[in-house]
Amino acid sequence: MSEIVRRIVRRWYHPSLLRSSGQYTWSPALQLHTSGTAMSVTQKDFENAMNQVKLLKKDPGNEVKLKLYALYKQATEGPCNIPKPGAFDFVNKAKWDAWNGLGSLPKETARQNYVDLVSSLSGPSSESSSQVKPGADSKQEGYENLLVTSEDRITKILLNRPTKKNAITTQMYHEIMLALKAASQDDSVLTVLTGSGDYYCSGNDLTNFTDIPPGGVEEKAKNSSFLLRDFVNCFIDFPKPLVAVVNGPAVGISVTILGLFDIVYASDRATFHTPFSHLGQSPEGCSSYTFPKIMGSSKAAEMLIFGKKLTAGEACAQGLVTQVFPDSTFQKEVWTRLKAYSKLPPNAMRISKEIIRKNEKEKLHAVNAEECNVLLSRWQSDECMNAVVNFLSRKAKL
Ligand SMILES: CCCC/C=C/CC(=O)SCCNC(=O)CCNC(=O)[C@H](O)C(C)(C)COP(=O)(O)OP(=O)(O)OC[C@H]1O[C@@H](n2cnc3c(N)ncnc32)[C@H](O)[C@@H]1OP(=O)(O)O
Repeated sequence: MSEIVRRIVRRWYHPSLLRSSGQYTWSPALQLHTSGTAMSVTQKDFENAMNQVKLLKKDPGNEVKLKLYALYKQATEGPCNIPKPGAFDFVNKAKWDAWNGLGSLPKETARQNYVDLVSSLSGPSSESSSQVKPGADSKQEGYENLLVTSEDRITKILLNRPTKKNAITTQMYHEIMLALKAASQDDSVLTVLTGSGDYYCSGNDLTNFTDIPPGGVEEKAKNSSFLLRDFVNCFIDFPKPLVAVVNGPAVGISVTILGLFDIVYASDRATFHTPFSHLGQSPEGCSSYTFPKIMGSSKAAEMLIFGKKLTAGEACAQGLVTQVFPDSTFQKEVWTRLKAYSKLPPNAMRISKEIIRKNEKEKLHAVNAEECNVLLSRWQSDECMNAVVNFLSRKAKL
């Protein structure tokens, strides 16, 4: 089966296709202009951000330029409304993909994300810093698919791969672990995980399964099992209040670890989906223990065995989500609330978290180890391989 995966990957990711996509020039089309139509309170910030883009000293790179382009189009025109360019029109296809990848993301959220992204690029020492409001985000460097910023004593870890619905690559697992470690030691008092674009996260990147090492599928499964165990341990042991700001649909591991967060705020556009049986897999993120505890065993079984997708309202009624907000005011309401919470005495919050979680920690570590062990054999099963091949060959989506 691994040979099939290899063949698919060789065909789809042939280097000539990647190379021929060329460089995206820092062209006027990407130097955003100020004819946007958005009219909300953030219009001024949006315009400031557009000006800041022009003042950037350093070319931010193709990936960031595509994100800026997509967010700008979404903020000013709404969802992608132009025909898909031909496969060999690489630059326009990349721009179309980036814009289309934002799906039905509301204009207001796109505007907010655009402002956040530009603010993170500007940094305090850039020429445009005079336009950055005091206390604006300070970006932490070194992450490829995360934007990690700190402001108002809150560290925000933004999954920043919107064109792939924030699917988590192997590298991102490592980056998230690093970001959590840094957040546990910085001077912030709250840590937030959220997503960029229209999705919160589409779970494990299924192409992770195609990167088969010399030791074959078995070695791959072992490596993944260790990685998963370490990743989930970081959430179990995280010492500060941890908040999920679920801005859109959430799938797989991004749902299961929610049971390890202290607060989960969700947009009413969010959905919660754990299609493990469909994928020939089994629950992780300690959900085999936390979900029955949170929602009762029969509701947990409907999600974890039968893959029932919950709406935000249902997830809230079942205790997985703390509160649901209308998407149009989601960011504003949530961040206002979190900024107020961040002013509470940090030691008291930390100690309260510790006492709430303390008695569960040992159990959670044991559950995590067991889930990873079960997955070790699931990932080598034909059921799982078939599901991955079907997704990669575009035969099946959730
Ligand atoms: C090592 C630790 C392992 C831990 C294990 C965890 C288990 C899980 O997390 S299980 C969950 C795995 N996730 C999925 O099965 C989701 C698969 N994706 C989909 O079914 C669909 O993409 C979607 C329902 C999430 C969205 O559909 P929509 O039509 O809106 O958008 P698309 O055109 O499909 O997606 C855009 C783009 O993004 C790529 N993509 C999305 N999700 C994933 C993913 N999980 N892995 C890899 N790639 C993903 C999708 O292929 C598209 O890419 P292209 O534009 O290049 O075609």
